[in-house]
Amino acid sequence: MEGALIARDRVGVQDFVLLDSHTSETAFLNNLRKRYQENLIYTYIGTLLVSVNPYKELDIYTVTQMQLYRGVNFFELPPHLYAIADNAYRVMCSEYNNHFILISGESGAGKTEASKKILQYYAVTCPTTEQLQIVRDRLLLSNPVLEAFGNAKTLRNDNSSRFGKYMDIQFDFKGAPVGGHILSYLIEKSRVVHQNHGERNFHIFYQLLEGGDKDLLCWLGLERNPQKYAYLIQGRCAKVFSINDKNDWKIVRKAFSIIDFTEKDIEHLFGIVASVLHLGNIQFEEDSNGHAIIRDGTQIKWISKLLGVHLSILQESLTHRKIEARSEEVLSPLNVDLAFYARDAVAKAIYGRTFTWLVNKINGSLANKDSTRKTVIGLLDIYGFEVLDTNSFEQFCINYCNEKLQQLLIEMTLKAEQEEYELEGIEWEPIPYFNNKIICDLVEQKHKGIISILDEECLRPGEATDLSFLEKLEEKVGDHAHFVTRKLADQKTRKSIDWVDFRLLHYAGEVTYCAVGFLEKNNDLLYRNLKEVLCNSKNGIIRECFLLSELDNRRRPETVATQFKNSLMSLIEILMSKEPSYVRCIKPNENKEPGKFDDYLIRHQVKYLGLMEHLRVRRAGFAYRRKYELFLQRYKSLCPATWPHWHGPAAEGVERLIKHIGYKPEEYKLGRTKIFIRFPKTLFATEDAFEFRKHLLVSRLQAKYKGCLGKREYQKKREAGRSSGTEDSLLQAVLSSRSCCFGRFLWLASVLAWPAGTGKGSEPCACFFFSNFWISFEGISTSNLSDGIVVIHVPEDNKQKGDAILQCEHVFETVTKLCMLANKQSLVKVVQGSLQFRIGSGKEGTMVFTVGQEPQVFKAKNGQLTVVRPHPSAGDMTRAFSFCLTPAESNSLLQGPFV
Ligand SMILES: Nc1ncnc2c1ncn2[C@@H]1O[C@H](COP(=O)(O)OP(=O)(O)OP(=O)(O)O)[C@@H](O)[C@H]1O
Repeated sequence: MEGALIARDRVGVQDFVLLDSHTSETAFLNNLRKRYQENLIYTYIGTLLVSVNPYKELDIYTVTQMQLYRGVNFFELPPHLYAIADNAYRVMCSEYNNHFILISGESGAGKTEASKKILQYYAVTCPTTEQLQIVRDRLLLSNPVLEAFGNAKTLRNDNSSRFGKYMDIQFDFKGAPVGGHILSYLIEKSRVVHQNHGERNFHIFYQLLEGGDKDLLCWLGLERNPQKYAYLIQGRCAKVFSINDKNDWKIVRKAFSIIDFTEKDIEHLFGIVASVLHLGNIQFEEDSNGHAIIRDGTQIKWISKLLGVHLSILQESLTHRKIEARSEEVLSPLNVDLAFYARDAVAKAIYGRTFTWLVNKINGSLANKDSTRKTVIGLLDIYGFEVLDTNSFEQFCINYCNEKLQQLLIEMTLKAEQEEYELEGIEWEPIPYFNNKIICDLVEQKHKGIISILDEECLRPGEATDLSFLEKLEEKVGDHAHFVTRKLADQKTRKSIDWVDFRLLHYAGEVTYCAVGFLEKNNDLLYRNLKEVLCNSKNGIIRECFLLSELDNRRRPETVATQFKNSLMSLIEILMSKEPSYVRCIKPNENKEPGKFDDYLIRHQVKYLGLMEHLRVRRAGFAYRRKYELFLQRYKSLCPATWPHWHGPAAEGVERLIKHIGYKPEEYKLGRTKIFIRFPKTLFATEDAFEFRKHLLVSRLQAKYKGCLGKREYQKKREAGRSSGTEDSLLQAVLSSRSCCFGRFLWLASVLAWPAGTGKGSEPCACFFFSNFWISFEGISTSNLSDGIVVIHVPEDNKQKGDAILQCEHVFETVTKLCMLANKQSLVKVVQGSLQFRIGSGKEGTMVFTVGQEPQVFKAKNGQLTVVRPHPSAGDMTRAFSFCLTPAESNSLLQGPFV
């Protein structure tokens, strides 16, 4: 937020809670647009992150950026995914509790990319050991495997996840990632046999055909050309340039070996993938009795070989159905339509179950066998609210899932707000908000909800159809305020609803569902004899999948919707027991075009992502809240009574301060540990005053420092016999060769060094480390390097001058603040954020300086810093300055929550 305050005039507000007209959707959109056009894709609503897909590579995901966000106070730096990830991680480490980050948004909004970036952030920034590297690699490589089998090119996204994913990353007590666990939701099996125009089947089919070597394809009985396979040509999708199947195949193959798949597993897995392709090419024709027979035996032979089932039994099971007649089982021949239906049902079933097997297999390799307690951060990358031209059973499930998550978000945000106000002893007026529980109940209530009614129709004896289901709905939930059908609608609405449709009034808006296919998709039936054949398969994966489900089914077959409902319930339970963070992803346009901000499309998403509602809840009480210590630290220079030091309790200091500035009673409330400010304008005014004051103070410090320099120069000249030597000239060289902002940066370091000194015996010391050499600053002897060196890392110069200046400005700001705030607490955050360091006792110490991922170790011996193990990539990247603090000061710093 502090950063946000400074930047507010340049690129809107970095936190929507600071919007003056926080109830205006237009103001919200304007702010989002303004920032997006400057490539600022992230904006907060309190601690929720709104992300707009840039559709282009931005230079904001580098290792340097990761280091920058590492350990920094959430509001110190501009909004970023890394800030969300880091915040969850730090709270988890310090409070030893569990967290989740919920990433939602519509297809193509950037959820999967966001979750991958968070995972990478943890992989790079968390401590790890050689032993744990394998866990890290497995966590990272589980993604390409799941994407190969679970993602596909759709019209909206070239790499669309066709399943919901929740991934727990487990950490040990040191904060190192030691394991993981994945839950998957509702894989879109129907894609295996049918794709809409312009879409593709799951990536793995194309990867295998493009990337698999000749011998493998020959063994699987496959040809390289995807056009030869009926299941791959339904969408008539032209070449997709953003997809490189050959390359992706290599990654997937490599991932298999890291994730511990045996050669047998891989053989069976590809046997299944190939079998699906062969199944799609099976054609049926009618015999003289009107029964289905297989037209050409080639495909079925391959399937029989790859799945390890007897050819004649397989043939029979695809053309017959086992039925019970008077306690006897007889095989009844299928007609051609039913045979095609049975064929597609097998293809969907084996693919769907193999996907579940895959997830379990990955889980086995991610599992941490050690029984010590672990904390977790869960990443939930789940389909957003979906409204298509024709909405079917899948959209119904997806939108129901979003209703549940919206309920969770509102409840948890409200709960958190309420708890905070109660904890702080602040008067709390309950916030009126739309509770979507009524819609969740409509869908999920036992006996009365839509899912129960659907199940009843699926399981009851007699002729149930999609239309009879619709009639049951009208009968049982017809009077519900959020349900309507053509029959129940008024004259005006009736026109837009078909006879086979029903409409739900979701929290995010109306969605009309076509009931056709609901029963079939919910039943997801596979003829019993087909199941039996697969249970006896010699392909280990297939046998495992079908045997297991057979065991399950002996209890009572669960319909797809009920399975989904139950898995959602347990997901919500998992989430409720954790601390939440939210990322809401927005898709800026339908054409995947960088820089294009489609107002209409975005307004719609703002609505159904519940962003205005969330903002309203966050702003219902107070726009801003801060701990007294932090507030005082930042603004104490604005009141003579608190500047430069306030010796009493921080709460009293704040009270004095705001009285002096002239806050009106209606503008704020004082809680037990925090100040609550109602309106953004109050805060902005304070911030403006602070900016003004800061510059005043800096020039004073500058003047004072220049005076000191002059004095020293004079003393030096007097001691003509002694030369200041190489060090001085080096400094001069550096000062003159660097840009002016770098000079300023040096200057600031020395300003900081100055107040830290405690007299002649332990003069302040500043030493600078550039590239591969370090210099000590004039008059300051290296021999008095005492305990407590603070190092501030200047992030990597990315060769763009603008960026370099920004970076230096960041240091400048931090350091200036430090300088003014004698209270060194604020230093902790800054230091911690930029790099890790440790200081030994006395003059013999070790300092670990992190550059990139590898620590570089310096030894201080007799005050001399020596690089013990230079990092190969040190070079120009390594720029830091350090200055000396008294032991007491450094102790107080070290007490902070260092990672
Ligand atoms: N932060 C980002 N930077 C650059 N490009 C991005 C970013 N986020 C998303 N994209 C682009 O948008 C595409 C779609 O993103 P992603 O696959 O994450 O969407 P999604 O929300 O997961 O969609 P779905 O629900 O269909 O899986 C990516 O393939 C990538 O090209």
